[in-house]
This record gives sequence, C-alpha cells and structure tokens, in this order.
Amino acid sequence: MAGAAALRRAARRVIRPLANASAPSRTLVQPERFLSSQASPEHRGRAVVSGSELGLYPPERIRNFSIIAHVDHGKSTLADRLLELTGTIQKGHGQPQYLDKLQVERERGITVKAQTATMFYRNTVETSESHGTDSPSYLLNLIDTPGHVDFSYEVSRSLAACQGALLVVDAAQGVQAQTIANFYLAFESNLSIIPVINKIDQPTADPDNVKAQLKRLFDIDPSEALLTSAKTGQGLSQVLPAVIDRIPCPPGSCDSPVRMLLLDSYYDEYKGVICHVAVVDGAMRKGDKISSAATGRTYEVFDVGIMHPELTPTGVLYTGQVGYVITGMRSTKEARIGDTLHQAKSIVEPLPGFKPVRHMVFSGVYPADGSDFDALSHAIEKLTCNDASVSVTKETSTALGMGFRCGFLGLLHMDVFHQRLEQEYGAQVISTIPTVPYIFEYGDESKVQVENPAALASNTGKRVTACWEPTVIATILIPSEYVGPVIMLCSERRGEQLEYTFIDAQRALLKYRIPLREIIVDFYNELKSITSGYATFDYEDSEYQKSDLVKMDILLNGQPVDAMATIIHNQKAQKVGRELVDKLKKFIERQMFEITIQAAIGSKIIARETLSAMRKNVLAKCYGGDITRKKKLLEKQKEGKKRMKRVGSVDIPQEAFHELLKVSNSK
Ligand SMILES: Nc1nc2c(ncn2[C@@H]2O[C@H](COP(=O)(O)OP(=O)(O)OP(=O)(O)O)[C@@H](O)[C@H]2O)c(=O)[nH]1
Repeated sequence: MAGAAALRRAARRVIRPLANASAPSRTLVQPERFLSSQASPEHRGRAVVSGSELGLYPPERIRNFSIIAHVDHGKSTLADRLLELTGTIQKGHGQPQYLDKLQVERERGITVKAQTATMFYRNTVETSESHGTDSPSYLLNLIDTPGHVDFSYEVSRSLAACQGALLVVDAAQGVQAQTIANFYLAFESNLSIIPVINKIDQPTADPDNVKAQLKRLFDIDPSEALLTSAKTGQGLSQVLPAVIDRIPCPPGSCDSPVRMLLLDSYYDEYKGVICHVAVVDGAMRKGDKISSAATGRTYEVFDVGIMHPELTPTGVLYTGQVGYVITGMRSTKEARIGDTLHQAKSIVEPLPGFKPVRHMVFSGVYPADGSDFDALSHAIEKLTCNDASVSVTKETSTALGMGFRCGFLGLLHMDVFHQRLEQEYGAQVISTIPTVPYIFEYGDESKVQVENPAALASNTGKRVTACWEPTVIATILIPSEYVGPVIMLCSERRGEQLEYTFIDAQRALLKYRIPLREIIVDFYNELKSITSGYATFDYEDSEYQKSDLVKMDILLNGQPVDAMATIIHNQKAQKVGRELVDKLKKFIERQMFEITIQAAIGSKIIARETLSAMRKNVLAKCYGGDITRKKKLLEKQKEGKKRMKRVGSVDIPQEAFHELLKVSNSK
C-alpha cells in the first residue's frame, strides 16, 4: 500500500478542527467495554448500551459521517465492513448490505433509504490525534446513503447531520455522474471529504487515474485518497483512523437546553412514530418534555436511544449524538423532517431545516379493482408514513374511478413506491402516464401549476396564453467515442449544451439544460444503449422555461380516456400520438364490437387505429370434454377480467396502462 506513513502525513495536513470551545463538562473516561476492535468475540455485536456509557462520549469523541458515491461503487459493502470491523455486527452475518433493509433494496440491489448506525471504535493506528494503543474510544455515526439521483434528497438530509463524508469511487470506473453530484452536495455543506478509492482488487482497477480525476475535477490532493477493497478487506484499517483524524467533531453546546434536528421519521406497527434525530445542543432523556418548533406541540419522550445498528434504548442522547426518539406522535405528519425539536418551554433558535422536497414526477395511482379503493387508501397512508417524500392528493377519473395523484422525486422513486405498495401491502394498482408539473397562464393572467393533464380540461373555457415547463441541468459522463451520439440524443430531447470538457484522456463530461419531461421516461435507457452501458447521468433541478405545449387526448370509440391524457411539446405530439395509439392497439383485446383508438389535440385527430370485432373464446382450443381443464381456463379468464378496466364499453388490461408509460415520451 502506498504506505500508512504517507497517509498519516497526508492526514495531518487536512483540516482538523477540534471540539467546540463550549464543549462538554462531562468527565472523559475510557469506556473499555466498547473497544470492540479489541473486544472478546462474545463481546462483539452486543447491542446493550446504557445512558451512562453513552455519556462517556463528549463531542470531541464523536464523529458523524456519511458514505456517498455513485451507484454501485460499494457504499453499502464498505458500510458492512466498517460495522464488522467495529464489532457492531457479526462478521459473516449472512446478509450482505446490512443497512439495505427494505425488500425492494435487496431485490434491486440499491439503497433507497439512508440508514444510520452507531459504532464504537478505538483507534489503534497512530494518527495526529491519537497515539497508538493509548488512544481513546470514539463513537462514530455512519450514515449510508442512496446513490441514485432520485434519492439525492435523502443524501442532502443525511449530510446535515454530518461533519464529514467518505467519497467512495470505484477504482476501475472512476469518477461518475453521481460522484460529481454527491461531491458538490458535501462540499456545499462544508463537510470534510475523505476520498476512498474502492474495489482496488479488480483487475482493471487504475487508482492512479482516479486520483488524477479527483485532482482535476475537485482539486483533491492525490495523497489524501485511501485505497480500499471492501470485498477483500485491503486498506480498510486506514478508513476509521482517517475519519477520526480528518473529520471534525460535531459542534454544539452541552450545557444549553436540548435542541435537535429531525432527520427522518417512520412508522412502526408496535412502537408508533420513530424519529431519527441529531442532537445539536444539550441532552435529551427519557421522560423529558420536548416541543416541535414547526407545530408548537409538546411531547413526552417515551424512549430514546441509538441505532446500534438496531434500535438500542439508552435512556438519553447527548450533544453531537445521532439516535432515535419515540414520543406520543400519532402520525409521521407530525414529525416534519427538518424540524427542530427542543426542550419544552425553552425559547430556541430553530436550526436551518432542509430545502422543501421538489416533486419532479406526478402520476395517478388507482386500484386495479375499483372496489379496492379503501384498501389502497389505507396502504398509501401507511407507506407515506415511511416515505414522507411522496405527496398524495385524492382525485377522480371517469375512466378509473377514485384514486390518488402522487408526486415523486423521480421515476425510480415512483417505481419503488409502486413495488412497495404491491409487496408490503398487496395492493394492485394502475398508474397513469407520468407527467411533470407545468405552469399555464390564462387570458385573465392567472397562473396554475398543472400536475394532472386531465385537469386542463376543466379550464377549456379559458384561453391559454403561455406555458412553462421545468428543466434540469443534466451531467453526463461518457467515454469520448460516444460524444457524437450523446450530443444527438440530447438535442433530439430539446437539450441546450452548457459544457463539454474532458476529465481525462478517455472520458468526456457533457452538461445540458433539458426539459424535465424529456428525461423522465426512457432517456436513461436510451443513453445507456447508445453508449454500450458506459454513460452515467445525473441531474439537478433548474428553472422553468417557456414552451409550446399542448394537451393530447386518447379517445376510445370517440370517448376521451382522461387517465391517458398527456401534455406534450407541440412538435412531438404527432410522433408520440402515433406510438401511443399503436401500442394500445396491441394491448387492448379485440371485443364483440369494433374499437377506434385515436389521439387528438383539441378537436384535431392526429393518429388513429381500428381494432376489428371478435369474440374471444378461451375454450376454442379446448377439444374434448375435460371439465376441470375448461374450468381452469374460465377461472383464468375471470382472473384476467379483474385486471381489466372498463372504459365506456371497452375493457383495457392493466398492462396497457403500464405499456403507455414506456412510450409516453418521444424517442
Ligand atoms: N470487486 C469488488 N466488488 C465490490 C467491492 N465493494 C463492493 N463490491 C460489489 O459491488 C456491488 C455494489 O456494491 P454496493 O455496496 O451495493 O454498492 P452501493 O454503492 O451501496 O450501491 P447503491 O446502494 O445502489 O448506490 C456489489 O456487488 C458488491 O459486492 C470491492 O471492493 N471489490
């Protein structure tokens, strides 16, 4: 390895503010029982921590850090290794990516929710702050964050509780689009950033090239980079010493009334609302009364503790610590993320909260079977308790009945939400074509934000005088040979080039301003396919721009299907209209009568297909008299019917709605 000595020297050079001057008056004792890296095997993984033991960790013995990276660069695996190294979980606990707890996270291999784990660690590697085996024990809060662009909101929230971040970069793939986005999130939050070049065990690993990229893009001194393999364990012993040495301790005053930032909340069937908090000042004990700065309501603290990594009651949380609190809150709506919780009756300055969530994509969510509305309503209510970033309002569609209009952070977020509804609550849903929030101005100069294209119909009396659509700044990293096709793709998608640079001899970085609508469906797939999978892509929201938008209706036998209406750029309407009509023809089953399928803008028909009449006889091929087989086929047909939506006199299978999602954007 490039040498522990070199790393130590590098470590000494980086910013290392010490504890806040107003920090603790608590006595510092060596909490030997937490020295898990040296503890006996039976001691490891013990999740019993008392409040008095927690009190042994004043802010200067605490480090709060996040792991941030591009998707799949190894954050969760690195988090696993650190949890093992500190004895927080057993080695070979049989469940890789321990902190990815949701079923969808395990199935998709992605992190969706940020997770926190408290570890206890004694630094045995000499650093500028510690002195070998005499070094004290530290309390480390590790926050594993999602890598996908849709969940960058989770990342920025997590960073608010941290003073530092491990920026993990794959040694073979190098810096990718989300590496850049996450670096800037951490940089703008003033965090100390420790670059970790991971996966150095891979045959194609090229750490020197990655160091050069880090220098060029972020001005990171190459000697600061740690080289690791979360798979083989190589280099991992350097990570936590660097965390202790290079990341400042949390600021805050131990003697002030308690003040904490509400980082996240979720609903637990047995325990009620559980809030994750970062204690900024003072201490919070079981039995204390705390108030919410946002609502003014006061609650009693029923339980308080740390995530070690499961909920571990401690009866108290001190300044600088990150943990959970359970109060009498009845719903997560009371637990507003970004709120300041503080000692009741004290007057405190609220902490800077978070930017409000901006919903990028809206879609209608309806029960596949209309009679399941109550069940769906219950499922959505429960799920939003654990995913506060979804907005939900009731809506009614003539085609689909009663349902909900939901706002999501992006398409993956929408997909994950649907999957969780199905997996965790058994809900069968139909979702409508996703749309972005447009702004329309009418003749009377009133402006409305339109999140449901069908809603535009109610304004037909008014003349639209102008419309605006949201745009994003997209960052795309690609091997240089793909620059041409990517530029073509972006201009087809109405993108405006903002930047074109090379990050090294082989790779280019492109920045485009693109209308959000153009990227929400299928852009990423197409980008991947034209670059043989090499492109990486990230975006951040940008301003609204004036645009020439029209509402396109889909008509079945002359009747508009409100759930299939979409708002689209005028120039693209014809092409997309044809594709939608064509797709529907393939998915709607022939019926006893002829069906015309049309796309229309106002009264102008822009695409049309006809489906001829036919009676579908499922028993047609079932010769002979095997009654059980016939019954089975009829049962299957009945089951299929349940998944149909009757629109006017036409039955539309659920799959047709799903397929429409795929063509709802132009190619
Ligand atoms: N060869 C090698 N593979 C690794 C290493 N670290 C992680 N991996 C593998 O890389 C893949 C992605 O790892 P994760 O830890 O899930 O990556 P992540 O960054 O958490 O991914 P997201 O949560 O989706 O953002 C998994 O198959 C890991 O087993 C490493 O050091 N070497």
